[in-house]
Amino acid sequence: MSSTWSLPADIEIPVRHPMAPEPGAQMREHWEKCFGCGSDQPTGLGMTFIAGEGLTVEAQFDVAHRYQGGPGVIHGGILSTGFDEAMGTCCMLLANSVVTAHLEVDYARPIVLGSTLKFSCRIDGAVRRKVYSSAEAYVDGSNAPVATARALFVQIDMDQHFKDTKQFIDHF
Ligand SMILES: CCCCCCCCCC(=O)SCCNC(=O)CCNC(=O)[C@H](O)C(C)(C)COP(=O)(O)OP(=O)(O)OC[C@H]1O[C@@H](n2cnc3c(N)ncnc32)[C@H](O)[C@@H]1OP(=O)(O)O
Repeated sequence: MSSTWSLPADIEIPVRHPMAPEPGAQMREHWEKCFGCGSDQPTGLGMTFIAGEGLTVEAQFDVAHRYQGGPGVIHGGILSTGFDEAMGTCCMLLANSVVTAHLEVDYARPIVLGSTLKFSCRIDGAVRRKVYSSAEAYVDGSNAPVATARALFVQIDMDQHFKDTKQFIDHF
C-alpha cells in the first residue's frame, strides 16, 4: 500500500445505531436507482451487503464482462465504485445520510472477469460530520487483498443536498 492517508488526532469511535441491522442480516439498498446497489438499475453492479459485528460490513458483486477495462480484467473505475458503495453502506450503520468526499484505492492485483469480488469494510472513526472508513477487496482463492481503499464520507441533510435534483426521483 502506498497511501499517505492518516486519520485525524481527534477521531472518535461512533456508536452503532440501535436500529442498524443485526450482525449477519442483509442491509438494504440505499436507493433503488443507484448504480452500485439499486434493484431498479439493470446496468448497475447489483451489490449486496451483510452487516457485520460492530462497525463492519461485508459486501460483494459479480464481475460481469461489461465491467471490463483491460483484456479480461475489471476496469479500475468499477472497482473504486465497488469500494465507494461498500464503504458508504457501512456508514449506514450510523443511520446517517452521507456522501463521499474523498476516496483512494490501491490496486494490488488484476481482477479477472467472472470473479466474485468481496469487500470487508469498517468505520474507523468520526469527527463532527466526517466519517472515516477503510476496506479491503478479495476474490475467491486469494488470501491477500486484491485492492485496498480508504475514504472520507460527510454527513449531509438529504433535502438540502438533493434540492436541485429532486425531479430525478420521479423521472429517471
Ligand atoms: C444515504 C446513504 C448512502 C450510502 C451509500 C453511498 C455510496 C455512494 C456515495 C457516493 O458516491 S456520493 C457521490 C459522490 N460525492 C459527492 O457528490 C459529494 C460532493 N461534495 C459535496 O457535496 C460537498 O463537498 C460535501 C457535502 C462533501 C462537503 O460540503 P459541506 O459544505 O457540506 O461541508 P464542508 O465543506 O464544510 O466539509 C465538512 C468537513 O469535511 C471536510 N472535507 C470536505 N471535503 C473533504 C475532502 N475532499 N477531503 C478532506 N476533508 C474534506 C471539511 O474540511 C470539513 O471538515 P471539518 O469538520 O474539520 O471542518
